[in-house]
Amino acid sequence: MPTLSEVLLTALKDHGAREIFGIPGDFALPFFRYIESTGILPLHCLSHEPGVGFAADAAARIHKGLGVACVTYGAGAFNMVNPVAGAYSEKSPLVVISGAPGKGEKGRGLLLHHQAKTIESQQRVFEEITCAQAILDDVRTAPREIARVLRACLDESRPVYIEIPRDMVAEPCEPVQPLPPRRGDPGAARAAAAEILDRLKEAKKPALLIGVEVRRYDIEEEVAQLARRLNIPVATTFMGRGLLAEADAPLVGVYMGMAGKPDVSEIIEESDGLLMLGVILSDTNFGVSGRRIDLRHAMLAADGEVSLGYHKYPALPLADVVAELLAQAEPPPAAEALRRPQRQVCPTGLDADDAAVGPMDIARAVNDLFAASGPMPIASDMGDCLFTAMDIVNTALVAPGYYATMGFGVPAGIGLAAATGRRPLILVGDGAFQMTGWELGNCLANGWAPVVIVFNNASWEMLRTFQPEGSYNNLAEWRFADIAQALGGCGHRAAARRELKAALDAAMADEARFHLIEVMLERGAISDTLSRFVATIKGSNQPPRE
Ligand SMILES: Cc1ncc(Cc2csc(CCOP(=O)(O)OP(=O)(O)O)c2C)c(N)n1
Ligand SMILES: [Mg+2]
Repeated sequence: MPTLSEVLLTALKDHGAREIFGIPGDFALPFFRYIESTGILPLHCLSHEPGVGFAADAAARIHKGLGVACVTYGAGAFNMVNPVAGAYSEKSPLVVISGAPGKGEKGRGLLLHHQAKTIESQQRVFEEITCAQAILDDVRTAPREIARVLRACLDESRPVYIEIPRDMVAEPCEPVQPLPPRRGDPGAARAAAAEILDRLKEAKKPALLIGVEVRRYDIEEEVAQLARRLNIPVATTFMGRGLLAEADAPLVGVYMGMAGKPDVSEIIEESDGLLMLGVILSDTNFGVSGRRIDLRHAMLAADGEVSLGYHKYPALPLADVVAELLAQAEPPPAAEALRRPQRQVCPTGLDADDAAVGPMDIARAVNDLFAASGPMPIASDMGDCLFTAMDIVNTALVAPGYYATMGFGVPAGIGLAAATGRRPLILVGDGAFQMTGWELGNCLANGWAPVVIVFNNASWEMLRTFQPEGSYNNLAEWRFADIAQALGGCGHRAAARRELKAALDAAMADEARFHLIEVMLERGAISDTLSRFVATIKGSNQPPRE
């Protein structure tokens, strides 16, 4: 009979996990030994648990399946609370596995190292940022508990928490019987789809807005097909940027309200029949709306339900709704075949001259690079690098667009490299690099070779745009290019556009190691999108006029 460890590892793989990111500790060493000795899933150890969480989250997003982060009890797991909270907010199916004290250790009357208030404190903290939890302290219930929690992770596309006491790892245990995916009531799906289609037919200016759940539930192609069938323009939310990148769909661009392209905002905000699929109603997706979108008239299928006006269809998975819409939607009359709306035109043609580099030059240089050698998957951190990415051609992108944590970029790029075997492009500010950029030191030993662009404005520039007077937004001049070699990569410093082009060419010519391109930016030089975003937020945060 297999051990509990083998049963858990096999179940993770059977539910779609492809690798594990982790850092061991004495409460987790016995389980790590099984990870390595069984080889059921490859193990990638990183240097700091926030990086483990971000890398596993990014792997989940690009796999459209489970990401796995394995850590020790206490100091390890608590170190990972922020990345797991971000995965919860952004609906990423991340499995957190934590080692734990053995059953016999709890009752000895001693306070255990790594414990906080009580031995159960960690479980309580993770209950707040996961959708399901299991403590594997009984092999009679462990298979059912593992099946329940992994099914919840996939159905809800949210993190889950599994704790495995260190004296349980070798216990004989029955294999896990996976549970079937959650399905909605077919009658309810039919009724909801019919009502949505009726409303779209009555609308003069119907439009489709899609969000991250379309990727999380792997229905991009179905949604592209639906957009073509409905013959209506489709935009993505800020968080949904990159969706339909390779699909044939009437995609008009990213909706960002007054911070985005006016023609896209008009299509969404003027619509009298807005259908939102898989959209998170967050401030970063809608906080900059020029006009409040009248949600009473909008239709929303997300978070396992459909809401229209004042009524809801509960327990209706998004995939079921889209399938039913496709089943009922008639193709448009040929004459009405939608003139494919102009896709967003991204800037190209960098002047490789001695002029100082600005954020828009970085977008231009990357677009030129992708045009010449094909798109790369992008991991972006929070900061103006993410707003700059809005002017980079549509490609697979993982970024904390809603939860907005710093530190995501470099570890997420490592997660993409490990999960896909492809070379990612990482966009990161100097402030965020100071948090988790060191994880690049793990690249050479693992054969990862990301191209990293550090937006070095020696500043927490996003904060300065909101509060120029704060001197604490001035950062010291770290010489990131010089650090690269010590970490096993190659560093370039680019102040002029000519140097940026040369650095990108050199990076693309060498796939043996990571290349870090430190772009020296003037303080105050920000992307077009960030400047619109700040102007909008400042405008909307003005105290109401008396
Ligand atoms: C973990 C965490 N702690 C603080 C903050 C708050 C913040 C949001 S943006 C920002 C400055 C980012 O500086 P960086 O140099 O990376 O990028 P740029 O603005 O383009 O210069 C901070 C400190 C967040 N979001 N996450
Ligand atoms: Mg900065």
